[in-house]
Amino acid sequence: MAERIIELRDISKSYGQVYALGGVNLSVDRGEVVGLIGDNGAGKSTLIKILSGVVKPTSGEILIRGKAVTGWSAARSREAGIETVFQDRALAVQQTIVRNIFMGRELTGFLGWLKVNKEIEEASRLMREIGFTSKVFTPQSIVGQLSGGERQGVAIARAIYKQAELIILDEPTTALSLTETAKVFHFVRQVRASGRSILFIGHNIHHVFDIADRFVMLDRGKVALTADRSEVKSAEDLINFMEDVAHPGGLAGLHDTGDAERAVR
Ligand SMILES: Nc1ncnc2c1ncn2[C@@H]1O[C@H](COP(=O)(O)OP(=O)(O)OP(=O)(O)O)[C@@H](O)[C@H]1O
Repeated sequence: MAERIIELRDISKSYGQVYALGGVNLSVDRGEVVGLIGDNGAGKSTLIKILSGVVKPTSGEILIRGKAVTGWSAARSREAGIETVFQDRALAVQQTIVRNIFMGRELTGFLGWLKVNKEIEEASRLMREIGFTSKVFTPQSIVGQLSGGERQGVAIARAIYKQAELIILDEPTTALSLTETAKVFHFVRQVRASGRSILFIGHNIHHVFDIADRFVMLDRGKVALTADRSEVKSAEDLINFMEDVAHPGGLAGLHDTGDAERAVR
């Protein structure tokens, strides 16, 4: 059985009167791509913030590799090998790929000299590891010249350099073309093949369906569905389920009870 990298048990988070999450259970195993889906306001961002330790849950338990953790924080999350690649990717576009990968954690030697060649070598290795092979770009290329998908690759390579075991990708394919999305999927598959795990958050259910091994759907702060890839036939199944959860009974149901009439008033 695959090692359980992280497990959230009965996690709740409230902001004053607002319940962002209520009793969420979520786990990610080694080498697994978990797709996290849900409508606006479902609680996805709150869950990411809890996983990355920047927001503390109001209640619930966090287990890392089977052991309950106390004093969960951003530092603990990093120690546990959890890295988040945010939607804006937080890359310095006027800098080179290598500078972006090592930013804040430069390889230095005696008297603090930067080990430039060593960094270039290591950046090449990381890029190869995630399948970022290019005849055009080298570690010394400027990030601003890269496409959207390739920039995701740089952010993923940086996460791996930081020893990530679980990489959280927050909307990695939003606003990307089909070709660029395919590049991101290629990186994700390489990361999975290396035995690391991915939590893939996406608004586009088709994208999540294509890449995830398991799906977790949030609805108004609760897990509405958790299903293996083999249990879901198509992205449409997921979309239909999501619509049913949001509007139980659909419009037909509303008509039956006369609610539709009241709703339009
Ligand atoms: N800092 C905060 N203070 C008060 N309420 C918050 C805060 N952060 C989130 N919420 C509320 O918690 C609920 C869940 O929000 P969250 O941002 O986690 O959802 P989401 O699924 O990420 O949505 P989106 O896809 O729109 O980003 C929402 O009702 C939101 O208004």
